[in-house]
Amino acid sequence: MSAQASELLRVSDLTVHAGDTPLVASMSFSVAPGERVGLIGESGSGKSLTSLALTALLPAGLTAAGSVRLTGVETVGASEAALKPLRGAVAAMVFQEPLTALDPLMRVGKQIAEPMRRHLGLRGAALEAAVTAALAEVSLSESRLARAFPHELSGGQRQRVAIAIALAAQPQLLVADEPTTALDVTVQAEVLALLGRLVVERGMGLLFVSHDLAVVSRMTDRVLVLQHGRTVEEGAVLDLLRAPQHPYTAQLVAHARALDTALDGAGAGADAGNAGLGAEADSRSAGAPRAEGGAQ
Ligand SMILES: Nc1ncnc2c1ncn2[C@@H]1O[C@H](COP(=O)(O)OP(=O)(O)OP(=O)(O)O)[C@@H](O)[C@H]1O
Repeated sequence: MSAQASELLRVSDLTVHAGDTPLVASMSFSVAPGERVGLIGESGSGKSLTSLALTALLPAGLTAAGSVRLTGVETVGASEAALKPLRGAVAAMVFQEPLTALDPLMRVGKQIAEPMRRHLGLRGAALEAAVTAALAEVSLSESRLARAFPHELSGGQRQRVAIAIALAAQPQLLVADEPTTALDVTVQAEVLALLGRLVVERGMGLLFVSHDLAVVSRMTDRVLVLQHGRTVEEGAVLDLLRAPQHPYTAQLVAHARALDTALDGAGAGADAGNAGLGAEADSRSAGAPRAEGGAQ
């Protein structure tokens, strides 16, 4: 087995085009098992297309070239039959808007059960118990919730269900694309704390996509900074915060620090994040409170 096959994700020279127009250019990075990597960049920088390309989920009309290997298996140009066992079971996705991931006409318990049945072969009482456990794991332990339809849940509850569905087949890599952007600030903090905990508990690799440096620095250890479809800087979160090399990264750090200071001034300073923007002085995070309460 090659060295590459033991890696969870290796992206080499990935490009995404719409016709002749390049949207993502020469992206290369890897995620090791259990590693947490961030993709950060402004709107339109290519973050979502990069994440969608990993499991060949690009919208019609866009084409990917280069190489993406998931546990050694190439996904660029792969057949649907080859992709099926990878999607959900090796790499699963959580999107910004939970409603896009949920079937409005299906009870949420059934939606969580489906990947468990398909990928894990669970049936009957074992399946029912696994669904209950999956809901409890995302802090949705009220028994009525398994029988609820998505529209009967709050936004925070829906994103928790989407996370439970993504985790249902025990993926090795979770790709979370702006998973809390659509939620209000308190719920956002709770869902981030939940995601962070689950990733660590399960030893999953994480590719966390966001435009928000404060959030990315809290959730990941290593970050790629994207601008106009290209990686302009890559490095450990702390190094990037302390000494950004690229002007765009410096701008992101300055902006996040300004927000941090404003929040501190307003008495809303947060406690220690895993990296924090005031890394050289202290370990504050930029206003992302770490509270994790009950379901919202
Ligand atoms: N289906 C498509 N056809 C043509 N161009 C597209 C398509 N989808 C996205 N693009 C373009 O590709 C570029 C990258 O888009 P992408 O969605 O990856 O950006 P992003 O960094 O995720 O932005 P955001 O944070 O706003 O989601 C943008 O310029 C976008 O307009």
